[in-house]
Amino acid sequence: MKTIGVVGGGAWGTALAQVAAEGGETLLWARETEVVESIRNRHENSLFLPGIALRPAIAVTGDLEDLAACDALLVVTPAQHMRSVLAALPRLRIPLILCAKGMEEATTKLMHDVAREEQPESPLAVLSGPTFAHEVAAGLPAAVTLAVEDRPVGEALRSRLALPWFRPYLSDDVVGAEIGGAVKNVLAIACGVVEGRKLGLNARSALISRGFAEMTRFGLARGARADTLAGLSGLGDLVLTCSSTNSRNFSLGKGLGEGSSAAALLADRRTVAEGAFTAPVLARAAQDAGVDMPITSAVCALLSGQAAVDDVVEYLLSRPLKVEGA
Ligand SMILES: NC(=O)c1ccc[n+]([C@@H]2O[C@H](COP(=O)([O-])OP(=O)(O)OC[C@H]3O[C@@H](n4cnc5c(N)ncnc54)[C@H](O)[C@@H]3O)[C@@H](O)[C@H]2O)c1
Ligand SMILES: O=P(O)(O)OC[C@H](O)CO
Repeated sequence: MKTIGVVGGGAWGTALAQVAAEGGETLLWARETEVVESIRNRHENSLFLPGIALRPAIAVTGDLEDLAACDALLVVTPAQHMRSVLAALPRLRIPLILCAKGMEEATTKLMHDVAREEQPESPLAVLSGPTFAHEVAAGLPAAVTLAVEDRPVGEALRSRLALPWFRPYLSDDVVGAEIGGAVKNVLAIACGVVEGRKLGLNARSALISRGFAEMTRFGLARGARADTLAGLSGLGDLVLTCSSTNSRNFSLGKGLGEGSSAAALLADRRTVAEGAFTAPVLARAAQDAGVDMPITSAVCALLSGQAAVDDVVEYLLSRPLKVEGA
């Protein structure tokens, strides 16, 4: 696998291009002309990942057709744009590694279901885990789940992408890897609310734990494996994203907890807080699957402006006392 293409020049696509460029040729497609020019002329993505010197080996293009010559593609476009970007690519037969963390609004589908519909001849993989883009782009150590149904394809992708400081762990649980990444973004908004409302570290830890129970219930109902949900792409990413204002989702929740409206916090932002899109979709999917997800419901009520922070906290704290694990 010589040349890796990267679809999407946001922060995470750019960081993954850094990883791929260490192991060989890398071609990054960016949608914004200013990103293409910034990378081509200054080896920096000044819009989405400023201050990081990019490897000169990263080639950049604004033309999706150029990606057809690559041996595999990392697809790093936000979840709500995944379908349109995959549809705009030429028909491919190379592995697609899906890196977005979310569910499609119109259909409640996961990304690999969307990709299978738009690029039916490509083998699919999911790369997900606890990875802040700026840390990976700077070469700090990280580990991810690389979920691939076809083991030989997975091994080839792993050997092309693995570095001493970037460790992909192989899995065949594509559904589990995706559900962990999608659900943790919604839970991170809830943890941000706890931070913004100054409810304390005990409350945050309780929320992570009960949020993980929620993720597990939903994941198992959708066919995920428990060990995947407890791994890097599930619990690992949940802990990272619920612990730092480096997370866009956690920061969004913190703003809500401090009293700002979701509309004001989301207006005009160029970077993506996937949890804001995933929350209502996840609530619908949970209802369809008959799964109780009270924290997700609470986040939905806050984002839609239907409930105030204090009402949501009251709702969560007044639920019937339960048996743990039941
Ligand atoms: N940033 C991270 O640390 C990180 C880490 C792991 C996974 N992810 C996931 O990667 C995905 C991409 O996030 P990011 O952080 O790279 O994005 P970003 O917030 O840095 O940038 C926004 C991206 O959205 C794209 N975009 C905006 N409108 C679009 C449209 N109409 N069609 C296609 N693309 C459009 C932009 O081109 C840009 O690539 C998300 O699903 C995110 O959850 C991000
Ligand atoms: O900034 P966030 O909240 O999108 O989180 C980034 C990554 O998903 C963390 O693994």
